[in-house]
This record gives sequence, C-alpha cells and structure tokens, in this order.
Amino acid sequence: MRTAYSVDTVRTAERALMARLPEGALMQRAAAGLAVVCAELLGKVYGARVVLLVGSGDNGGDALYAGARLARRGAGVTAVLLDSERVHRVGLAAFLSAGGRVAESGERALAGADLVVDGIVGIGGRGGLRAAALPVVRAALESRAVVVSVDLPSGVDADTGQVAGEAVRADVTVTFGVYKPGLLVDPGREYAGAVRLVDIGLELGRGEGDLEALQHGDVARLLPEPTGESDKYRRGVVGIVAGSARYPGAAVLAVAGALRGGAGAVRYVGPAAGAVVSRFPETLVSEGAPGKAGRVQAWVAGPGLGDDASGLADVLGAEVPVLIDADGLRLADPEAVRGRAAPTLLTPHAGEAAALLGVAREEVEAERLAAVRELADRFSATVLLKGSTTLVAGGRGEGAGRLARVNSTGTAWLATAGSGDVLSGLCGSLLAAGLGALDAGSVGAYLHGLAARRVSGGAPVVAQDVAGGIAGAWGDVRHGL
Ligand SMILES: NC(=O)C1=CN([C@@H]2O[C@H](COP(=O)(O)OP(=O)(O)OC[C@H]3O[C@@H](n4cnc5c(N)ncnc54)[C@H](O)[C@@H]3O)[C@@H](O)[C@H]2O)[C@@H](O)CC1
Ligand SMILES: [K+]
Repeated sequence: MRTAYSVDTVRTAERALMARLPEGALMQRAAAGLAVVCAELLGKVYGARVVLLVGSGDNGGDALYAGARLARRGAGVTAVLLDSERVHRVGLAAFLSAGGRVAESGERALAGADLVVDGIVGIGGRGGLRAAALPVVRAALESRAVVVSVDLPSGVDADTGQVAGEAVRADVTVTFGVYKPGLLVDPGREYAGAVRLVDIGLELGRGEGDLEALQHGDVARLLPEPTGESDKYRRGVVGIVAGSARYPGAAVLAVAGALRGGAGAVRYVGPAAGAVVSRFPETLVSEGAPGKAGRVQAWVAGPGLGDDASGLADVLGAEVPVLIDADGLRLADPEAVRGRAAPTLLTPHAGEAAALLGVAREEVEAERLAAVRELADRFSATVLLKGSTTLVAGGRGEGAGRLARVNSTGTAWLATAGSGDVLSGLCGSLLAAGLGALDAGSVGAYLHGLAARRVSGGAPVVAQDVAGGIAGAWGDVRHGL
C-alpha cells in the first residue's frame, strides 16, 4: 500500500521528530537521500554538470546540501538562486565551502547541464510557479538534462495535485518521509515522473493517511477466491439492470465485466436479454422488474438505460449493495440513494460528477479529490470518480474515514466507448462476491486498468478486449507479476 499524507499531518510529524533530533539532522537525511538518487541517475558523478534551482525555503536548503555532497564527489555544481535575498543561509554556506558556485545567468548555466535539481518550492508552495521562476524552469525543461524534483515538482499542490498555471515536469521526484497526495493524483502525478521515497524516520500510521494506492499485494489479498465449499450462489449473484432498445451494447459490456469479476452467476434484467444471451449464454436473463428477478447479492444499474428509470426504484430499495453508473446517475432519486442502508457505489466520470454537483466539468477535473469527497458526502455513498487517475472515496460511515483511494494502473487508451460499462459490471461482481464498496471500487479499477494495459500494449483498445483482459490481469495480480 502506498499511503499519502496531507501537508498538515507531515508538518506535525516533522516537528515531533525534529524535537528529538539535533538541529538540521532531518534536512541532512533528506539531502543525503536526494544526492544518492542524483548520483544514480548521473552514473558518473565526477565531472558531471549539475544545476540547482534554489527557492527561498527549506526545499531550496535540501537542494543546496545535496549539491554540496555532489560537489565533494567532483561534480561541477551551480546554484541558481531565485531570490538572492531569501535563501537557506547555512545550506548556501555549506554548498560554497564544498566548491559549489552561484550562477550569474540561470539560462546559461542550464544550457550544458546533465542534471537539474528543482528545489524551488516543496510542501510550503502556494499556487503555481511565480513569474520569477518561469524563465529558468522553461530553460531547464528545454535542456537535455534529467530533471529531479525535490519533495514534489514545484508548482504542484501537495495536498490536491492541482497545477495552477505552470509547474516543473520532473523525470524523477525524490519525496521525503511519506508520499504526498499531489504525487498520486492527476494532474500532479503526471508532473512527478517516477517517484522515489526517501526514509527520513517519519512515523505515521495508516489511520492518519489522506489517500492510498493499492499495490499488487494488497489487491491479491482482496480478490475473492472460491473455496471447496463454494457454489455459484455462495460466490454471489450479481444483477445487471442496463441497456435499452437503443443501447443494447451497454448491457452486453456490463455483463462481460460482471462475468469476469468473481461472482458465481450474473443475472441480467432488461430489454437487451437477446443480445446478452447470444453473446454470453451463461447469463440468467429476465425481462420483468428487478424485484421479481430472483435473489442477487448486489445490483449494478444504469449503463445504457437511456431514459428508462423504471427499474431503479426496485434496485435502490434492495437491501443488498448497489452500484449506480452512467444514465442511472442522472435518473436515480438522490433521496433514495441517500436513504439506503446497504452499501452504495456511484461511478461517475468527470462530466457526470459535474452534473451531480452542479458545477462545470473543468472544476471537477482541476480538483478531483475535493469533488469525489463532496459527492460521497452529499450522497452518503461511496463514489468512484473515473479518469486518468481514478479516485474512490467513502461516504459517511465507511470505516476508513477520510482515507480515499487512488488508482493509476489505467492507460489513456481506456478513454473509449463502453469501457465504463465493463468497469461497472466488474465492480458490481466484486460487491456480490462480498467486498465492501471502497474495496470493490478500488480493486475493480485496478484490474480494469491493468487489463487495458495488458491488451493495449500501447495501441488502441476496445471495451470488449478490456473485459477479455481481466482474467489475465487477475492472474498477474495473484502471481505477483
Ligand atoms: N520540515 C522538515 O523537517 C523538513 C523539510 N524538508 C524540506 O522542506 C520543504 C518545506 O520547506 P518550507 O516550509 O521552507 O517551504 P518551501 O521551501 O516548500 O517553500 C516555502 C517558500 O517558498 C515561497 N513560496 C511559496 N509558494 C511559492 C511559489 N508558488 N513560488 C515561489 N515561491 C513560493 C514562500 O514564500 C516560502 O519562502 C519540504 O518540501 C522539504 O523539501 C526536508 O528538508 C525534510 C525535513
Ligand atoms: K521542488
């Protein structure tokens, strides 16, 4: 599990740790870890040309101390001071006495650099990059140097991943102590490049976390596995209310996802039964109301319903977990959603989330974490917000409190018609198999992203292939590949 902590939590933990350590020890740990990563990236330190972009706070201090370490190993290290009045004085003195130099022209220094260290701002940064930093940042990005960001890419908001204006695009980010949410959520995640975590001795419990990302091992532990005692009913039956005369394909794709998701059987209820059975003869189908269709352990409702809301009241009134997606999000009665006692999982994309919140889509995209939490609160439900990084937040009463989940196994090729229908079926099947809503959403998103990546291999994918790739992704997770 990768757990990210908010700036406030990090600051409090750092203060407590600093009180127990000699002055400056924490920064020395950070700088030592940073210098090790820089040396690895350079391969040969002696003779390498390194440029430090140094801001006015401790983030710049880290860069200066790491620069001093590289200078002592024979690198030519030049510091570009963004504010010569305000700089980490002790760090600068250490840097100069190790043989480092201060640049007269940032742009000239950057022209021949092998590696650039971005120490402009870290967790103390507010808003995007300021105007004074822009020319050197642009010159750094245009140079052929490897860009290493200190703690997080300057210009990325540590708590939200928001980027207001411009930010540094790093090849590698060396972050200290713990992950910050902005390193895991887009757009910030994209700016961070590969993230390396340096241990500086911070001790924080999972309960204090803000956001977490499941890893292979976590997902493997959560996957439902049949036992010798299992039969199809014990493994769970998932009911799918989807599709219409106009959109029969949505029903087929939701069923395709559900069949791969670990439930023992899939029951389809709706007007596309013919299309579903001809593609998947293993499906149990009926055309009446969901309430008359027989027992299920979870419902999925919404993909391709068009304007037919007739099955939704039955589904929302059921005492089993329910997933609402696509048209269902627009058609469902919000009061009926809020009033449910059993777990409820809503799976909007940014456009649907914006409609539910009554804001513009851009607003959701710029503040994805805030948007998913707001929706979870408003609907007292678990909400999965689809996107390049998918977020899942629990509603009130969900055990993990404010700890949301983020998934980034996906690929941009997943932005294709019908892939959301597959995801809804998959997550619904996991609900029927007994996972809680937060786990079903985050495990479903993980497998779905991995499946797409597997079948895509860098080329376009179609939703059916994503469904077909779930079994392989499941196997990879189980076998730790
Ligand atoms: N507190 C600690 O114990 C440790 C802190 N460390 C480093 O210290 C950093 C935090 O240091 P600070 O609290 O000094 O904060 P930062 O160095 O992140 O930034 C604060 C400074 O930048 C200015 N600033 C804010 N927003 C800006 C913007 N958008 N553009 C340009 N300048 C801006 C502020 O005026 C302030 O002077 C961490 O990210 C980490 O790199 C590490 O040394 C590890 C230990
Ligand atoms: K930085």
